[in-house]
Order: sequence, then structure tokens, then C-alpha cells
Amino acid sequence: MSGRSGRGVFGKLFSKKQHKERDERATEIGMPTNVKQHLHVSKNSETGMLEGLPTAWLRLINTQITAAEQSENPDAAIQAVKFHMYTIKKEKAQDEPFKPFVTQEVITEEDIEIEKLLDHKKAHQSQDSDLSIGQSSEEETTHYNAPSERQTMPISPSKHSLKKKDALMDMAAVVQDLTLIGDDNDESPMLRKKELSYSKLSDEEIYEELKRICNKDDPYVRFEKIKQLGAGASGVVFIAIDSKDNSRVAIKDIDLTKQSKKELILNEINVLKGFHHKNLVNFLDAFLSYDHLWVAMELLDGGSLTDVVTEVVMKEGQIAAVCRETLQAVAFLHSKGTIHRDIKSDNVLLGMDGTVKVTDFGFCANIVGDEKRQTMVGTPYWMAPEVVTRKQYGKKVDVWSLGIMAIEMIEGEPPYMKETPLRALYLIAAVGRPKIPRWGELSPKFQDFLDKCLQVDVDMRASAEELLEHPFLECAMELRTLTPLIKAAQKILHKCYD
Ligand SMILES: Nc1ncnc2c1ncn2[C@@H]1O[C@H](COP(=O)(O)OP(=O)(O)OP(=O)(O)O)[C@@H](O)[C@H]1O
Repeated sequence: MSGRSGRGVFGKLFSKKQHKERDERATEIGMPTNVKQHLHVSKNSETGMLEGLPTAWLRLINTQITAAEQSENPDAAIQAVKFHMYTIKKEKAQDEPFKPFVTQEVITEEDIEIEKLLDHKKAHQSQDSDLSIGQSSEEETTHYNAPSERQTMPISPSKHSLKKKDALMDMAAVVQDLTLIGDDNDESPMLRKKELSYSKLSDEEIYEELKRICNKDDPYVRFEKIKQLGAGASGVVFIAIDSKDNSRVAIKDIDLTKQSKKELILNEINVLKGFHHKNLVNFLDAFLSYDHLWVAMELLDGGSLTDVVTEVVMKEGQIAAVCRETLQAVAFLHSKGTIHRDIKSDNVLLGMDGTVKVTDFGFCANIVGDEKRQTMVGTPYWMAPEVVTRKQYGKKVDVWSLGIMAIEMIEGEPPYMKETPLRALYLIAAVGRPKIPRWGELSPKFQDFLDKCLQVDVDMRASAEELLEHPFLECAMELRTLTPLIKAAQKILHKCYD
């Protein structure tokens, strides 16, 4: 599906156009507005097509999922469109840009919200159809907006869909539940008490607490801004020189006035302070200047792994090296009771020396031991089937995503990247393990590694810890062999970190 003509083991270089197409792919969907939901889903016995979903949902399904596909796998079509609508709704509601770590409070609200949007109608199940997802007792009006950039699954709680009082009551119950089911032997950081106490703080108190935990230096005096690296939903990232030791750092500048849930930042900073690993883009310090929070991080001057996979061909030994380093980060996060939930090449940053570090903890979930979460987060193309199909999921979603990232390193892009996000969701749910076009060109060890990552049955899928022992990783080349790939990609993309 990559569109590359064969050359060498993994084919020829990816074009810049394909790189651009890859980013544009996720921006395609523009949605209608004001859709009334009366859900009573059934399958037309003649055409096999779904009926009874909101008109806008059906329009989406019917334009992107064929009648035969709907008929063959109606559940996958329904799950995909539900998930998709949830994503769009969240995309519009997202107004909390900085989320290096997601707290239990956010996840709990997210759980409640997804249930409300998607599943609570099950309470009114129809008796005449297996497919029924019920009928709402009252009309709901949902506004849809086109998602921006790549199709990620934002998790900030919507102000529109959840009454604060109800959310807090439900949250208290869930937090209590989670505390009760916590494993005594689990070493996860127990953060909930602090989160709950923060959630009671007023804006003024939050600023006071931020002042207390941030470095007292004036960032405008201490750092010299060199150049902007990019602007994400989470703020602007730039390179700066730290006058304290002349080191170069990456700084994320967050405008606090645009944050509706400032208390989350307190938790995030505290969590980040406690998470240091050689394969994570480590937090260095936080600074407060009026309404701006500057978060200083290690600077990775090699750009993202996406730049490399889309532009140059990687050898198996180089892929093994990146997998090993990423797995070390993932295993570390898992050992701390945290799921990353958004492992993909965009979130793996490289140093010019070949250092590999995982970043963007904006979708992390704190978990307790092997406790499973019922939330749907991540980026559709990298998403594990159990996430799309709304089954309970746990740490192993990161292992699936790592498998998809390995496919990116082989093929230049994840499976279904040329499909719309909705169709990709359907295919993930319906097909399960994706086909890998260059499968026959891979070594048996690499094939086995991918097999262990991409098991649809979560129990059959290896853990990050187990994968670190896999023989494929013994083939890893030295990290410095990544440097020529990074340089080649930077040259093609005209990127420079000086
Ligand atoms: N520590 C870092 N070192 C080098 N580059 C970085 C670092 N952190 C972020 N970047 C780069 O800066 C740009 C913006 O990063 P940011 O994380 O804000 O963007 P994003 O991931 O697209 O957005 P978001 O995560 O907020 O949705 C990206 O190109 C990213 O690769």
C-alpha cells in the first residue's frame, strides 16, 4: 500500500509528497452539524446495510464502508463510527492543551463521557435486534467539527456533555473502587489523593501552588530562545540556551489562560518530576512567568522517527535498535503503572547520536497493576483492536502500537494510512492483525517479533518486558548507525536544529 516500487530489501525512498499526504490524510473529515440521535440499530435484510443510526453517522458509514463490509461485520462498523464521532466531539471540546500525563480524574471523566455518548443507551436495548444499541429517551444534539491535524483521540473532558456535579460524584465512586482493587504488590505511584485535593483548588490557589513547585528563576532572563520547533495543541516548542550551563534545551511554552483545567498541570508537573529514564524525553524543570508556564525538556536534535521512516529505508538491525530502546521506555512506564497510549513514530524523538526517546505523555493513563481501562485513546492507525471495539484494555495496547510502529519502519507508514480514519477504525476492528506487504522479505526472527506484538488476543500478545528478551533484539545495530538516516531525512525535509 505504500506505493513504492521495489528497490532493495525494503523498497526505495519515500517521497516528500507521501510524507505530506500522510499528514493530510488525517485532516480529511469534515462533519455535518446538529445531528439528532435516535439509536435503534438494525441491519437491512436485503442490502445488509445498517439502519437506525443517526443520519450523519449512516452517511459516514455508507460513504466509507461498503454494504458488504457492513453486512459482514456490522459490529465493527458501529464501533468504528461511534469511536469516530466521539473523537470529533472531543476534538472540538479540547481546550486543555498541556497533558504530559493524564491523571486518574481526567480518565475517569473520560470514561464517564464515553459511556454517556456511546454505551449508556444500552440501558434501553431493543429486544428485536442483536445489533441494537438502544433508543435514547430524549433527543441529544451533537455538534460535529472537522478534526485538526492527525486523527488523535483527545481525552480532555468535554464541558458540554457532562454535568460537573454528576461527573464529580461518579468520579468519587470510581476512584474509591480503584483504590479498593489496587494490588498490594504493585509499585504504581498512588497519585489520586493529591489529584483530588488539587481539584478543589481555586485558580488563585493553583497559581500559588504552581509558584511553589516551579523553579523561581525568571525564564525570560535564564533562557535565550533560539528557534521555534513547532506548535502543537499543547503550546509552542522552541530550542533555548540555558544560561546556567550553556546547555541547549527544548521548552514548551504553555499559555495558562487557555487552560480550563489548570489543576491538572500541578499533577502533571509532579508526575513528570518523578519519571526519569534514559529512553524518555525527560522533564528538566518548570518556570512560571505571569500567565505562561515554560516546561523545559531534554532537546532531541535528530527530529522525530516519523521523519526517518517516511524518508529513508531502515535496515532490520536499525529497526531492532529502535524497537529495543522504545520497549525499554514502555516497560519502564508500565512498571510505574502507566500506559503511554500513543506510541507511534511521531512520539519517538531521536538525538543526532542515535539516541531514541519516547515523548508526548499527553495520553498516558495511570493504572493499578493489571487493572484494565475502558477508555478509547490513542491515534487510530496505531490503535489496538481491543481499544476500537471497546473491550477492556491494559498495558498491552502499547505493545500493539509498537508493532504498528515497526510496520512504519518497514513500510514507511502504518497500515490503512491511505484510508480515512473512520475506515481505518473499521478495518482495525474487522480485520484485526493487519497485512504487512513486505512480510516475505523479513527475517524469521523479525516475523516472530511482529507476531508477538500484533496478536489480537491480548493474552497471546507479549508484554513489553517479555519482548525485551526477544531474539530479534539481538540483531540490533549500534545506535550511531541511525545518524546517517537522520541526516538524510533532515536534508530532504530541510530541518535544522542549530
Ligand atoms: N524535546 C524535544 N526535542 C526536540 N523536538 C521536540 C521536543 N519536543 C517536541 N519537539 C518537536 O516540537 C514540535 C512540537 O511539539 P509538540 O509536542 O508541541 O507537538 P505535537 O506533538 O504535534 O502536538 P501535541 O502533542 O501538543 O498535540 C514537534 O515537531 C516535536 O517533534
